[in-house]
Amino acid sequence: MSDTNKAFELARERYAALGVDVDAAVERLKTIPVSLHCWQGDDVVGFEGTDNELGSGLAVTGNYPGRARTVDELRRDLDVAYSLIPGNHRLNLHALYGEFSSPTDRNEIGIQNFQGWIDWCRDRHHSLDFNPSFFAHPLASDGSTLSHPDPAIRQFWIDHGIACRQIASEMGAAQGNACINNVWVPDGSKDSPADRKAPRERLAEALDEVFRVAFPEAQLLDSVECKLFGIGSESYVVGSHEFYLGYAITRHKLLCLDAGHFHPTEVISDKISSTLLYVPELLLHVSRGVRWDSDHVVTFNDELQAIMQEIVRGGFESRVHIGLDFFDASINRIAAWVIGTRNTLKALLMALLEPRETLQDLERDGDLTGRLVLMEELKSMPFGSVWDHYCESSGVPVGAAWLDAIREDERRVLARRGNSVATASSENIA
Ligand SMILES: C[C@H](O)[C@H](O)[C@@H](O)C(=O)CO
Ligand SMILES: [Mn+2]
Repeated sequence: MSDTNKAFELARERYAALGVDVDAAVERLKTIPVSLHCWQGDDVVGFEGTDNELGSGLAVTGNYPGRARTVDELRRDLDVAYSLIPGNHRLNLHALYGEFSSPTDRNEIGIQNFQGWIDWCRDRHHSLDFNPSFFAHPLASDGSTLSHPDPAIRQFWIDHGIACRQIASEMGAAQGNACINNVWVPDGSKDSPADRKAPRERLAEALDEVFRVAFPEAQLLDSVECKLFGIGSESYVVGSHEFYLGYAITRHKLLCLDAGHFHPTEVISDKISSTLLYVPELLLHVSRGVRWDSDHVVTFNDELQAIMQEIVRGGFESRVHIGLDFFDASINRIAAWVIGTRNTLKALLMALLEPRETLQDLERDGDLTGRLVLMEELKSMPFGSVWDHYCESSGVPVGAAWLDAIREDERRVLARRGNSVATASSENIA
């Protein structure tokens, strides 16, 4: 018996003594996909072949060699990442990652630009999620899109939103499960606006236009994402939390909670059980703000654990969709995906290994001492042995051994791509 197996058997006994069925927890973990965000692989550049600056408050910092410059490079890098992550996971595409043989503006995109992704995902058993891209475009350069005072600019972005829903619904039909299409717009202002009301009225109206056509929920789920502030929208964001909470409730949309989009002391883990009283489902953008919405790689920190505990303790696994949202160009980009995804799954496993009923019984009985003792003891239970066993039995490296594969890949492939900066380069211009 391997050391991993021996440790697992001991862990299984320890958990069984607490009434936890380790095998059932692992089986549940296998059914929960994480949606990997394509934009970590190339610093949110995409394949439109323009020189448009990212802008809109989004910033990727770092100059690590090996940025994916073509769709083939990005797919290859994703393959490497998925091969180091246990389980079968989704892919979250932004609209600017389509394949364009000729200049195609955002309001003109169609399923033909994403058929290559659909085929690639079908071959690998990944399902797709999608996002309209309301940034990195001349018509977004003044910080306004769907709430723009100019009706022509607003219409351009409405048409982009409509095109994206059509694409997402076709993705959902092709893959046999709903594609989540998440709307985030950067609209806001650097300084205090004189009118906070009109842009919000325009945004609500424009969103209603975008969502006018109904698609089967089995194919498409619409979600909306708020933000507290961004670079250049420090004083006012049109799509605030209150705006989208109200919008999602009244229009029966999914609410997207991004861990970096709230006050630094505010946590999304505490929002899950409240918002799910009123919205049908949630999309999470699991991220890590450091002082601000800095989109750092997700680490195994208290908030990540709390998010996963809330999903499991509430029995919300089928109503909460887990996506990632970070971009770091200061480290190996494939490693960034693997670190963030493995941590997310590890935290989910830890939550699934809790004796949930015992904890909730203690609380209901008023035994708060017992609750605290058990919660603290759980922190040093051997969940790492269960995780290692899950990795081994899934055919992915155990522990930090996956870094060997990353180093070898970097030596063989990424280093040969040369130094890349976190901006568009001439090599990715079609
Ligand atoms: C690429 C963006 O980060 C993403 O679309 C959005 O979800 C966001 O979080 C903007 O801050
Ligand atoms: Mn986000």
